[in-house]
Amino acid sequence: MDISLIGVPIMYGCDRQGAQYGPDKLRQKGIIETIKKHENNIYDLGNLYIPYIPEMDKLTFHDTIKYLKPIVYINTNLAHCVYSALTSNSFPLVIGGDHSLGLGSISGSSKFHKELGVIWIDAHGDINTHETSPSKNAHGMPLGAALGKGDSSLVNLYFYGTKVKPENTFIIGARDLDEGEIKLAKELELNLYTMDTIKKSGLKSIIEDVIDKIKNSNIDGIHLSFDIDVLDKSLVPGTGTPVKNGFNIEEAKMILKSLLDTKMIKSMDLVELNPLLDENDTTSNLCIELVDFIFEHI
Ligand SMILES: NC(=[NH2+])NCCC[C@H](N)C(=O)O
Ligand SMILES: [Mn+2]
Ligand SMILES: [Mn+2]
Repeated sequence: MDISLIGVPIMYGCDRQGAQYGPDKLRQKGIIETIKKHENNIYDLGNLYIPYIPEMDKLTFHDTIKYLKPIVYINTNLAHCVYSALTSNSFPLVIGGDHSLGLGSISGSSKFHKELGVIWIDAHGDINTHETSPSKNAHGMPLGAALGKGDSSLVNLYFYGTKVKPENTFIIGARDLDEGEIKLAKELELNLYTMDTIKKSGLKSIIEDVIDKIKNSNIDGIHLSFDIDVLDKSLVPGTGTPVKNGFNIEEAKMILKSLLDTKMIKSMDLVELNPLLDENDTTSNLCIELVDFIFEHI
């Protein structure tokens, strides 16, 4: 398989230093060699250009979303990179960087597929709008924007209108949702599998349910967005918004393998590694372990 590696060294969406070092850290840790090992052709497209904005200018007049302008600019570029890779029959692997990049990835893959599915594996929902967000950080908004909710410069990024239908959107592992997110998830009838539901029904039956729904839909391609904070707080010191009661590594691998086995996953993000917060490279090593597993099963 051909893989296009796209680095997005962005931290504007989380407003915290360190996430911008994620892509190069993963390269240092051997992400290229790890992917090659599984007989793939990898094209490292390098890192997207991130304009420098002084901290004091994170809000411009009338803005309520921090660093909105560079976020729109970067995500538009990313959308086109993802779209171009897909048109060349290459699998885009987007490495972050904070999760605001999810909007660019989804926009590019949405333009490519007739009916896109999105699987969002995350401790968070990331479906806030500028109105519901407690932090005004854009990494809490990408999936909401892709669903057509929020600021119009995010909603209409890359092309006008909604990028994914609610019935084709699956959130797995959420356990830290804001009030407005819970409300929106209900209103849109999203396929939301919180940690509570997963604990009650069992992970296996939840995954079966997701795959069933996908098989009975018109989805012709899926973007899988993996936020490493879906893993338990104790496993990922190197991430900005860790949450307890998360998945262990075996559970994460089980989810990934089942989803990859459908052969419907056509692009992926791996986000929210913050090397400055990491302890002895635990988190970056874990990312490499997951990448190794993913490309063994893809
Ligand atoms: N991609 C993430 N880690 N998102 C964390 C979002 C946290 C919180 N819900 C917010 O909107 O600010
Ligand atoms: Mn996230
Ligand atoms: Mn998260």
